[in-house]
Amino acid sequence: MNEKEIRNIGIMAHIDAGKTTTTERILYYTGENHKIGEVDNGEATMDFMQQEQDRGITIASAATTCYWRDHQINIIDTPGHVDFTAEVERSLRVLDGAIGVFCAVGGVEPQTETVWKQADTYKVPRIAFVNKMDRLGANFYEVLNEMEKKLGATPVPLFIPIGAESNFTGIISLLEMKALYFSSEDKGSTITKEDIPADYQAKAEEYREKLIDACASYSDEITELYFEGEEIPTNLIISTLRKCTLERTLLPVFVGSSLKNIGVQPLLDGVVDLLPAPNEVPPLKGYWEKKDKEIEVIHDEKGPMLGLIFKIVVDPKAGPLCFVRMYSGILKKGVAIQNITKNKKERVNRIVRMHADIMTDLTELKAGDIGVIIGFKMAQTGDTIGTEAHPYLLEKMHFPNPVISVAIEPESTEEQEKLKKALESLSLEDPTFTYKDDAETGQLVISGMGELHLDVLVTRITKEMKIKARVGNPQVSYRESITGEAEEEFSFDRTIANKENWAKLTLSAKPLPAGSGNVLKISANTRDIPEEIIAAVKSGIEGAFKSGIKFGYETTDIEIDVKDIAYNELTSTPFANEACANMAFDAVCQKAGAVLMEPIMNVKLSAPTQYVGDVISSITSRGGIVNSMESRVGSDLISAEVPLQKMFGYTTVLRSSTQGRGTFSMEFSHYAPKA
Ligand SMILES: Nc1nc2c(ncn2[C@@H]2O[C@H](COP(=O)(O)OP(=O)(O)OP(=O)(O)O)[C@@H](O)[C@H]2O)c(=O)[nH]1
Repeated sequence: MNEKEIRNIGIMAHIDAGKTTTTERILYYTGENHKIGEVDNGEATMDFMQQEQDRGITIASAATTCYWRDHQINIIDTPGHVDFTAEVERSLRVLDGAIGVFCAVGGVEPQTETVWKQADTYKVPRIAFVNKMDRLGANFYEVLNEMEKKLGATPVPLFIPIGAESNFTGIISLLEMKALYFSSEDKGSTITKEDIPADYQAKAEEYREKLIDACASYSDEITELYFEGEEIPTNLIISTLRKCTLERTLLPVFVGSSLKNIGVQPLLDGVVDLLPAPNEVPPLKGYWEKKDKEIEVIHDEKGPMLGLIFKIVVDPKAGPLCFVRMYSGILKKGVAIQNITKNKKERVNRIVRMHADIMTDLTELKAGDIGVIIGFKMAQTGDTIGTEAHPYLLEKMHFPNPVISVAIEPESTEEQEKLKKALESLSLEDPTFTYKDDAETGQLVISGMGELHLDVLVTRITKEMKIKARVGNPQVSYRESITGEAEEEFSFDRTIANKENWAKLTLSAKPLPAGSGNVLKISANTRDIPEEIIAAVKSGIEGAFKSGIKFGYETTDIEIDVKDIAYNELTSTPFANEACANMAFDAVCQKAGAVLMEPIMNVKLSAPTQYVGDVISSITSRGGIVNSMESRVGSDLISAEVPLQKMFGYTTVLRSSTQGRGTFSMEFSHYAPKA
């Protein structure tokens, strides 16, 4: 397949907007599926992980391939929940374009805004699909309004709906000026084109005018034809729209109802006509670690082989399935490649293309394409693969802030072994959680980015992998810090096996602004001090950053300056200096006023105006601060900062105080002294 004929696309949507249903219809019409899987009875092909079927939400970013008008479309499924931000960001990086699915009733929800802004950051060209036109309260034009106001986009409909709610019967193509109806007999496969109904003629003309107008601003040719009163050729409108989509100046909008099988095929035409091929997107930024410099990875089949593992799913039979996006060169089956992130060689046993959980074997994968590698043993999500000669990293290690933890206690030693194995394979799939083995209690503590994130992990461990374990209540991951500045001289002296081990250090400590992390400085004169002594001091303090001051939580936002290291040739030892640094750290931090810090979340809430008062009081009663409020049509958007501890179980609270109409999303903001 020529690279011009490949589209790597993602489908972005707020939870429940209909991403899975739309993807299913796409797979159906492209001839890959024999029957349409329905989300509601848990048959959807894309949601192949058991748990996703139980929950009805899409967590895994699986990729699947289908074909439309001689184009290969690789669909990367992007999660819609902010708890999985790292995953959302990674999928945004590997796709070249996206379909934003919007609910015609809910419009632009706060989470859509978050994901949309991330897509802006990655400069992802997009088209939009306004789904669920058949639902009660559907309003296409209101969604257009919100796209403009909330997303700062310039929406240009290519289609408008005929009717709405239960009277939604078809769509009008503004390119062809025809009404399109989708047969209910064959799941919408047969499309009939008819004249525009008389009562829609004026509206269709108005919106065609808007479409031409929008394109004319970016095409002199269209402007000229327009002023000369000439007919504007459809292919000229499409090529102009394509240019504007790639530059992200216009947002082409499609409309329909996936559930009622209306409007999905025109959306597929939109993917082919308007979204970019892999060679049409700007080069990806890479990083050459050895030389500490950024490089650009140019799309080129003849270039050095380079790809990014953007998703791993551990299959019980086949082992880890590594979903890879190739950026340069050709990856061949049977060869050994370099895992650049891990600096290890690995073998490519098989390359396959996935259609959800059905595989077809390939002999190679070229720049621009997406496939699955089987055979890698130590690869993790986010790893770059390539050659030793060109060790470019496509993703620097991402250090998430796991703000919430849960203890899992296996019921037996046998279960403990199983649990450890399970956590290992889960961390291949999702490197954004951490786990710690607590030798004293026999518990394993896993930490993640939110309640839902942990919930998903725990369900996979206990239900899918069937490991018998007791699961504790989720706990907030605290940190320790200091409130003031202090300086302390500390000495250490111990005789072990007749040898004196002595050290004397002066440390100062000061608090740093929220979000700075820990900083270690050495301003002491170290000219005459051996390297190993300095290294021991550093390791003592770095260890102390991890083990905390009073309560054993990791520290944050502390600057330690080693102001003096006393040295005696006979008695100074690395052991003494490491121990001294560790104790001096505790002493100076205690003196500087140690505090327990808790994670504060950025919370975005949306609720209909009549409930806003209740929502605000539910936030302030949780110790939250409301930062801003914005009135939107029908609902208000509230931005607040709230301690995570107080947000446990908030979903239920919000639901009951807004009669199910309020939604919220949250992300880690910073650590602050615990109230
Ligand atoms: N009335 C109506 N319902 C729809 C339409 N499309 C999807 N739905 C329903 O909306 C619900 C959510 O649809 P999904 O396709 O699972 O939505 P999603 O965006 O994939 O949701 P997550 O996987 O949770 O992110 C299901 O009950 C669907 O049957 C539509 O066009 N009209």
